[in-house]
Amino acid sequence: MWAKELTVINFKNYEEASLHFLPGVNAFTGDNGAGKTNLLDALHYLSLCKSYFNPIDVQQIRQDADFFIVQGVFEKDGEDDLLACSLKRNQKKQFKRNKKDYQRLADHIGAYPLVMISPNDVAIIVEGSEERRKFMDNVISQTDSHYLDDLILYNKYLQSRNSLLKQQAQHKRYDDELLSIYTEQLCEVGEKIYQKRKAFIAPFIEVFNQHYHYLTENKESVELSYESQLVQSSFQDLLMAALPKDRVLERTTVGVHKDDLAFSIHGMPLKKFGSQGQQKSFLIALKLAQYTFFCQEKGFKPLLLLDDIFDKLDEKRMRKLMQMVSADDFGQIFITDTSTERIEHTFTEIAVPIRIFEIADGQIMGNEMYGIKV
Ligand SMILES: Nc1ncnc2c1ncn2[C@@H]1O[C@H](COP(=O)(O)OP(=O)(O)OP(=O)(O)O)[C@@H](O)[C@H]1O
Repeated sequence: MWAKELTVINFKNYEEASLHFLPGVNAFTGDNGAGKTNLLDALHYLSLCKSYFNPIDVQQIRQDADFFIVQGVFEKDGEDDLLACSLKRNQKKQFKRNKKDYQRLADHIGAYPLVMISPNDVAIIVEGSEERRKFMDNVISQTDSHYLDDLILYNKYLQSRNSLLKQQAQHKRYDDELLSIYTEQLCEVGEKIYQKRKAFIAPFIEVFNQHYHYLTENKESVELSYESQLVQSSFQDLLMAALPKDRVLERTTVGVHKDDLAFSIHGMPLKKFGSQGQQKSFLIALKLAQYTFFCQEKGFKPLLLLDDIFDKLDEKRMRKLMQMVSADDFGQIFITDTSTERIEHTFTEIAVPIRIFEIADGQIMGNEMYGIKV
């Protein structure tokens, strides 16, 4: 699967632009704020029906315009598919595949998968557990459509249970029957989510370790582990034991909504003890593990989007990474960088053909092929 063409109209800082890609490596270069990342985000829209960076769709419409259109031709299983996402102000977002609406937008998720590696991902390390759960959920739900339904259901039951706990505490009246119905519903779907996360994480950690050690030449020891209260007891037992506390705090204090991923380097928390370059290497290995996981589950290669990847990586790690992603295990790749020369130099050195699109102020100034030694 690969993206052949992309057209953006009134999307962020683009009035109108059309690009034709290589099935291999493509790069967007230009100054800060030129619009390089915006093109990656347009591809993200076509894959996941939303922005990677900003959850508010209307803010992607170019200032002073009334709508945006992002359209792309993707080759999959030997066929060309036309994907189009558009939004008019004050209207619902539209998403079409081969000019037809989806019955459920969720049916599109995972059909044209991509993996984005961006500086924003540092939130996965430095922010709270919600970011890490979001990462894990995003990976699993792109390969298991029922998982997303389970998550939606879990959140609904959790909210109902929390509202009931609040109401009961305020009125000092306890309807144990209703609470036990909510608890049972939550339990059933929570256990399912836990089992899926547990089954996913073991092979994922193995692949993550391989990528990290390749990138850093085995110089550092890192650890990734899954933490869940459900490891020790069944969800039902946990909820029963926590009920007095839940009544006092007026919310559900145990469950898979408390799960986390723990990251460490040389036995210490990565957030506090990892350098910026080590954190970046960790994130890259995490995302490459996601990439490998998608390949294994889907039987084809997703797109790989590398935003500002060279920042904070030393020369050695950078070259290793480029060699790795240009090899046969990877498919189509998009890279952004402020320096055309750096990209040109790197890919000429490893003799990998690349198409570089030079960008300035939301316009494509030119595109050239490089990386072929003469
Ligand atoms: N809705 C919008 N309307 C107009 N311009 C927008 C809109 N949303 C974002 N922009 C502009 O897009 C530009 C940022 O583009 P982008 O993030 O793609 O830059 P970049 O080339 O990746 O830069 P950097 O090298 O700094 O990462 C900014 O100038 C921003 O003002």
